[in-house]
Amino acid sequence: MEVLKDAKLIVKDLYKNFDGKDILKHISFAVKEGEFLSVLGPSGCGKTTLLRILIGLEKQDDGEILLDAQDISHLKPSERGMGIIFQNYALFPNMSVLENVEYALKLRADLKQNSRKIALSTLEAIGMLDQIDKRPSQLSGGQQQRVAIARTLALNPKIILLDEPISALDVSMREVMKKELKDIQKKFNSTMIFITHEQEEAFYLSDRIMVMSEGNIEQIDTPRNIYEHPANDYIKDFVIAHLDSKLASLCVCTGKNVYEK
Ligand SMILES: Nc1ncnc2c1ncn2[C@@H]1O[C@H](COP(=O)(O)OP(=O)(O)OP(=O)(O)O)[C@@H](O)[C@H]1O
Repeated sequence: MEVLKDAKLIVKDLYKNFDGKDILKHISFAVKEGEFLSVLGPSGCGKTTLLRILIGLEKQDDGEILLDAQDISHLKPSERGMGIIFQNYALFPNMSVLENVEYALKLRADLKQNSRKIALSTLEAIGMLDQIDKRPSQLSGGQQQRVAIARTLALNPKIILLDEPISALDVSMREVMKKELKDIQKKFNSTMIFITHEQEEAFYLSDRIMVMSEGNIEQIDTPRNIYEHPANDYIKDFVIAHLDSKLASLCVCTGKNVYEK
């Protein structure tokens, strides 16, 4: 397994079997503090299973998950200190923007006293302060996703998992959200794991990309290294061949990441 200094999350030898089929085949990787890692792969390669195991909604059959050097495998989802952002936002329709962000804060003994203050400052940081009294149905898809992001950030999770969070948006809104997501990640210095099947999204956003196929990791590296040194034919066919070459070189060359600072 690669050695990564300052690892926030270490996944060791993770294995999962469903109905006699190997879904995750002993995969190992690490994520650095403040890193944006994309997990890129086609439908069925095991991305969602990996995410569900990390967050604690599914139990692995073998392997370890260390967060801040502590084995969290036995912890419930609520005890893991992770945040998750889904594609469908999962906002409460009958609550205002402010109430949506404040709700989870009020459930946390350590945060409830300052819940209003934290919710407002997080909404301000993501540019939604002028929308706090609106209901989700009065917002665009992109704005709803920003509220969902604010709700997660407000809880100050150790790591944020994003499950295809911008796939449901229309094309122009996706472009906007891609930029915003990158800005938000930098502003909050969050550690993020982003699940996607979109090659360009992964190249645009990531410090590193972990390319998966059939429960294996094919390559894990910076966009630049993957583009310039694809590890095998799978990477060439599934990743490189699907990138617009101009966009790819733009992302690879201008998108400074934690490995190229
Ligand atoms: N609870 C389950 N029971 C049985 N098989 C499952 C279960 N969850 C996932 N699988 C199987 O595991 C494999 C990987 O699924 P997974 O959802 O992790 O892939 P994915 O890469 O996220 O794909 P997608 O992008 O389509 O969600 C698939 O063959 C799927 O049918």
